[in-house]
Amino acid sequence: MVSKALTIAGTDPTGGAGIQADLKTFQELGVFGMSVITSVVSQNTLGVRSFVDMHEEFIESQIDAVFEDIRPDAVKTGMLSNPSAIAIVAKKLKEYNVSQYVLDPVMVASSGHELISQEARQSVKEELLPLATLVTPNLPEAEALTGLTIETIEDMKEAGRILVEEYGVKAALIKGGHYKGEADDYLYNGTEFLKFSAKRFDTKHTHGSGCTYAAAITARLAEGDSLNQAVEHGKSFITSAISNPLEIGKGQGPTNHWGHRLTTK
Ligand SMILES: Nc1ncnc2c1ncn2[C@@H]1O[C@H](COP(=O)(O)OP(=O)(O)O)[C@@H](O)[C@H]1O
Ligand SMILES: Cc1ncc(COP(=O)(O)O)c(N)n1
Repeated sequence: MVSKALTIAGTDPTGGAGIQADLKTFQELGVFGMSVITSVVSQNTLGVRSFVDMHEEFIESQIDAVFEDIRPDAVKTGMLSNPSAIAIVAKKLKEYNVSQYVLDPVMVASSGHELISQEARQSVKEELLPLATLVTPNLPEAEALTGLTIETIEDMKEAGRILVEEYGVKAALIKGGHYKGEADDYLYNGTEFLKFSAKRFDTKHTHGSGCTYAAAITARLAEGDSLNQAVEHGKSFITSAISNPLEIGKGQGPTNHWGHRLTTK
């Protein structure tokens, strides 16, 4: 029986980030992908132009349409721009007893454009963190969620600890893409810190890297991996996607969702 994964997120018409990146990643990892759209975003590799949020009732209707027909084995959320979208997603995750849930707390696109309102940041903390199996903030997102200023590896670990022990998420993966030095990420699972390392590649092709990474972890959780295994697989997928650039787009290009085929050949 094929495993199924659902992404609840915003769109990217150029296919590098958001829903499109998530579905490509699910497909590459052999998992049946499903999607609920929260916001339609006009963006490309040069930046975000504007976006239109789906009404909360329509987000609810899409989630019901999925769950009343095909139950996903794991769920990922990405762009949720406002408190009402967050509230309806939280309500539905509880109603459908979702136990494998990866929360990518998308806040600002790599181009610098805000994808979430200030009020919604508080809702992410209060309503979504307690439901999630894993939260995957980059450094600015970890700072926004915890109030810390993150300058050292110890600060990254402290952010993970706060997210788990004070805000109630089961595990936190603090991503080091925005850190100096190597691209090392730190997972705190409530008992130990695990480091997932990669060499930093000198590339501008990282548009959608956070989405792709979280989607790969979600796909592996849907397949029955433990959390540690899922993150290990996800890290290897995103590293291959960054290290085999496609050289498309006039700005910060997309990661390569076929990259793992080249790396594992
Ligand atoms: N230049 C790079 N070389 C290798 N890995 C990278 C690079 N930039 C980001 N990564 C990795 O890609 C993943 C996404 O990271 P990050 O950039 O922090 O997230 P986001 O896309 O949400 O801002 C992380 O595993 C990070 O370590
Ligand atoms: C719809 C949507 N969701 C998320 C991102 C963030 O992308 P990145 O992973 O590059 O920060 C994006 N640009 N668009």
